Amino acid sequence: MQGWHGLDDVPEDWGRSVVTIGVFDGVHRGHQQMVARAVDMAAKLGLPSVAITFDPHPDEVVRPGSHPPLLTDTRRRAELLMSLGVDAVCVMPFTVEFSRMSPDEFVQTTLVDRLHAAGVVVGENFRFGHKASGDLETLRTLGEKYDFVVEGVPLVSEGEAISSTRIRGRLAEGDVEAAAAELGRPHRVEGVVVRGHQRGRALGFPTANVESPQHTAIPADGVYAGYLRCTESPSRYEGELWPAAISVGTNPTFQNVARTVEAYALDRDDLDLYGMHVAVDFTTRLRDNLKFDSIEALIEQMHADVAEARRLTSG
Ligand SMILES: Cc1cc2nc3c(=O)[nH]c(=O)nc-3n(C[C@H](O)[C@H](O)[C@H](O)COP(=O)(O)O)c2cc1C
Ligand SMILES: Nc1ncnc2c1ncn2[C@@H]1O[C@H](COP(=O)(O)OP(=O)(O)O)[C@@H](O)[C@H]1O
Repeated sequence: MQGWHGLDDVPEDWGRSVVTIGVFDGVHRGHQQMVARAVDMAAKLGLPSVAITFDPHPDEVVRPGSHPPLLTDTRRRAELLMSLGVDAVCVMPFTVEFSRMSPDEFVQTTLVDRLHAAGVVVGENFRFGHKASGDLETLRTLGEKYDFVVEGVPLVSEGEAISSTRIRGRLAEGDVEAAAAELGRPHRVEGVVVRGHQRGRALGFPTANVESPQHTAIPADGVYAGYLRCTESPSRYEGELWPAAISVGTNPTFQNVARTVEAYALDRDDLDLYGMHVAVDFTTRLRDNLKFDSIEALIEQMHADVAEARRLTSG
């Protein structure tokens, strides 16, 4: 398995290959199907498969100021793509210059000259080149010119096509169950554990406050059940997975200002996660995040949340 940052990382002696192209944010079930088609075509042709993805998200470059909340960062996207069986992931730096290439230039410089594409697999609605002027038909025509076959994969549809945009909408509504169904796994928020107001322990529920990178897709404010794991490596917690009760919001009972994502690992009070990289998986929404009249009332509700989270994550 190989991870390349830009075309300069492609080995000099790289032969012919099957290439699939997309932003792949979330690596959702539609993406998974497409990558499976590429891996399948590569196996039939006896060639390696490559997934091309872009960083930053093309929208940020094409429409400056628009930052779609990201379902996955580049590292996680590459990791998920690799897990689907591609032999290499190539992360292309998406620049203004890159965005101005004509469809023919893009195909020639990227697919033909460096990756020697024998086959190219894209979604049916794939657009590429300056001002998104190229589509599947353009790609097919260029395939004839440069000698590669093109497969357009129909979008996986449930009512509407599964898309990163639709999943972002689910998360913004707090519907983490629907997001998980479309992603094929629970949505994950990752980041480093930072200090909070040091109240959690006193309430009986120490929570790991997760500081995620800018533009991370965070589910709507609320209380959720899910899982917390430490993804720091090496660490004394490697391989452990903790069922968790998760709070997203501004802790209205305490008039906090900043929005936090915090997770309490059920039945543990002995963890020391400060400074460590962790991942929080959201499986079920329990309720809205509320302003309680007393700390006692909040604690009572947290006990109920924890009981519910335990029920949902056991077995
Ligand atoms: C399961 C759970 C449910 C929570 N629900 C609420 C809530 O409804 N309202 C609220 O103000 N804070 C809620 N919180 C957040 C707590 O207020 C917060 O964890 C506590 O103040 C500790 O903050 P600290 O980590 O900054 O010390 C909840 C936390 C957990 C773990
Ligand atoms: N069960 C647990 N779940 C999450 N964090 C825990 C747990 N037990 C201990 N911790 C540790 O305690 C810290 C949270 O304690 P807390 O009193 O809420 O302080 P803070 O306000 O800094 O988050 C976490 O960052 C973690 O290092």
